Amino acid sequence: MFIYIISILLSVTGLVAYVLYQSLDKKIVYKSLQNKHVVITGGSSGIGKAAALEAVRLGANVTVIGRDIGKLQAAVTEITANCANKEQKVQYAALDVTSNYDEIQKRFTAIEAEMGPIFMLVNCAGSCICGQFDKMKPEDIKMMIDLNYFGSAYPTRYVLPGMKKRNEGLLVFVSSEAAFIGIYGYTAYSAGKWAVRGLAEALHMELVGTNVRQTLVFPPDTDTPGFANEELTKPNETKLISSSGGLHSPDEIGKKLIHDAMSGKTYSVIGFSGQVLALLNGGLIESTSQVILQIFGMGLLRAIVVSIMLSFHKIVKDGLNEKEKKEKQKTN
Ligand SMILES: NC(=O)C1=CN([C@@H]2O[C@H](COP(=O)(O)OP(=O)(O)OC[C@H]3O[C@@H](n4cnc5c(N)ncnc54)[C@H](OP(=O)(O)O)[C@@H]3O)[C@@H](O)[C@H]2O)C=CC1
Ligand SMILES: CCCCCCCCCCCCCCCC(=O)[C@@H](N)CO
Repeated sequence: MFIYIISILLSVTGLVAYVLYQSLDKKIVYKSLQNKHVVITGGSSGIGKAAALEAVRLGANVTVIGRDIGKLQAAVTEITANCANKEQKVQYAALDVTSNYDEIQKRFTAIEAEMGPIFMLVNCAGSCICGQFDKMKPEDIKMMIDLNYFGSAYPTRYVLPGMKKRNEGLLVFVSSEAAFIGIYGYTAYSAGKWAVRGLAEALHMELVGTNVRQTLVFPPDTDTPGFANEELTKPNETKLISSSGGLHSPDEIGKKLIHDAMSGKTYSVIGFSGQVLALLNGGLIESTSQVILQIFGMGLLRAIVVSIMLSFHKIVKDGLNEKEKKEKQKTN
């Protein structure tokens, strides 16, 4: 009897969610990037470059942003070679996205003067400095927010008024699976990616009623130059835990984020672990089927993830034991 009432209640809740979703949160699908201006911060390497390649294959004009001019020039050559037609334009802008707002505004104004109003902004510039929080350099802790948060917040602040006025546009935020789950060694980094997620999810609600949309991307470990670099200083515990999401190709993530954004997805996640983490953590309403899955599946998913998290705790404890053993051997 009790179970019967509960299922009816849940079904009614699901139905209400469905009706609200259909009437309030209109899905916007953009079918083409032909002649559209796509700006990608961090477009000279890794995931950002892969996204830029996919954007030009779909006919977009692309601006890639980064600091190192050599890397930018090489990327522009590679991206240009992938264009779908001869009229497409590809340019770079050397800009540090951690600059103050006046500089961001000035440079983005010039970027738009060159290639037209920005239709899609992919906030992908970012990096990860790993380590136990008590051992991190204070300036690195700050950098994780300056780059990963402000490096996305300021460019977004610049493009939003134009997008709202034209009533079209796509904003993409490259966060991380580390913004779904707190992991040993990702303290300072997670904070930056969590901040990005907070910005994007709140912004999502500010965009209701407009045709501007945002997509939050949650990549697992991805085989990029940035990843190779972070591996050099990554604690062993972090490597073991982080790798449970697998190692993916930048191509896979870059392509998917472009298509997920165009098809109006609020989250862009990879693989089974990404789906599970999104279901458990996701505040945004992705689709009716997702809401129903959340209503009925939360308990089971939570049980699965708690057991996985406890296995992560074991990795940390084993690491501690290992270190103690080494200490003892040294003193003997
Ligand atoms: N690889 C991974 O495992 C994962 C990565 N991510 C996120 O994906 C994004 C891309 O990462 P990935 O492709 O691995 O990184 P890469 O290091 O390969 O590329 C980073 C890009 O960002 C640019 N960049 C870095 N700092 C700045 C800055 N201050 N101003 C302007 N541009 C800058 C770099 O150019 P330059 O150095 O010349 O400035 C480069 O183009 C990051 O936000 C990262 O946190 C998320 C989850 C997993
Ligand atoms: C059934 C499955 C349940 C869920 C399992 C949980 C798996 C957790 C994996 C977390 C991986 C975090 C990757 C962050 C990568 C990143 O951002 C850095 N490489 C920075 O560049």
